[in-house]
Amino acid sequence: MAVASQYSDPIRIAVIGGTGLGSLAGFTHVATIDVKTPWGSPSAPINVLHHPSPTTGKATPIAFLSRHGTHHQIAPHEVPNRANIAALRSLGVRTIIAFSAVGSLQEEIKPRDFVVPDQIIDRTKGVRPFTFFEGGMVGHVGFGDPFDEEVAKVVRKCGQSLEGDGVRLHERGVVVCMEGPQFSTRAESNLYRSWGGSVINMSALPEAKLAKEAEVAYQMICMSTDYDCWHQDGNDVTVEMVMGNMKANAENAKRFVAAVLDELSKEEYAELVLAKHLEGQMKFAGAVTAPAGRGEEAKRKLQWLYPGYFE
Ligand SMILES: CSC[C@H]1O[C@H](OP(=O)(O)O)[C@H](O)[C@@H]1O
Ligand SMILES: Nc1ncnc2[nH]cnc12
Repeated sequence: MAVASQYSDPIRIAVIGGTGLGSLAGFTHVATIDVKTPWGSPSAPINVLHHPSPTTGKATPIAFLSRHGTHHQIAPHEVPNRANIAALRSLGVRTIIAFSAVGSLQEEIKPRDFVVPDQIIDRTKGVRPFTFFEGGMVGHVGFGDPFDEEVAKVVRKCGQSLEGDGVRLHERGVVVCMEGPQFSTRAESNLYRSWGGSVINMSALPEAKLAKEAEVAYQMICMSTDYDCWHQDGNDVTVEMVMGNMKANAENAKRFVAAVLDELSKEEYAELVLAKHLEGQMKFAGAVTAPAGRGEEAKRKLQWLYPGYFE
């Protein structure tokens, strides 16, 4: 059946799928939207899925975006993060559940375990565009807590309910986000361990920074696929290892994400998914530049992203 190319109601919840999670089964696909933003096109067209709320039965729309593109043709340093986050915000999204395949930096986080991280260490190299505020519009947003603690509580509760049923959960953790696309050296891997890193990936940043600027509550769910290259077992990470573990545990990953969507679709979270606690923060954090000094092009782009903020 052909699906629509537009969706008129605001969509509040999105899933960004990562390596091995290119789609979500068990939902009704109602639209595929090609969004164009002032920062270009997102990684892929955005699929709108309908999910019946477990309490009211009413369909909750979910936006699904594949981070690396429909065919996993976009490398981590090429992901159009600004377009991705801007496109989702423009559809009304205020809560993002982002999925990521990660290497484990700690013995107790075994391959196929899940981690709900609460911190990030930035090891990207400044080659990825990482802010909406530039070119004559200066803005500074707080990033002490890169993830949304209220959304994280819901995610942890869902993970706990699946524990013992194939899911092993680590309720907190520090993600080291490296540049890639090459994996780390052994010296780097050991350094990150000494810094207290729990897991490592190539995609938490600038995704989380841009979500924060876009006033979107953002939480990542990580699935461990390997022990990177620090472990004594000598099995250094390979793409086959990552893909093999993702594939073997895909059902659990999908069940986990579906459980989170079930929960967030409940009436009691209607306020939370609107991220009211973040609404309006950029009006002030992004108003450092006096009107006389504002770049026209930058202002035009930000007016698209935050209608009414910078008139
Ligand atoms: C294919 S291994 C490295 C690749 O896997 C992770 O992707 P994602 O975070 O999108 O699940 C990691 O960040 C790297 O991009
Ligand atoms: N070891 C690793 N390093 C970086 N990103 C990863 N994604 C999955 N495993 C990884």
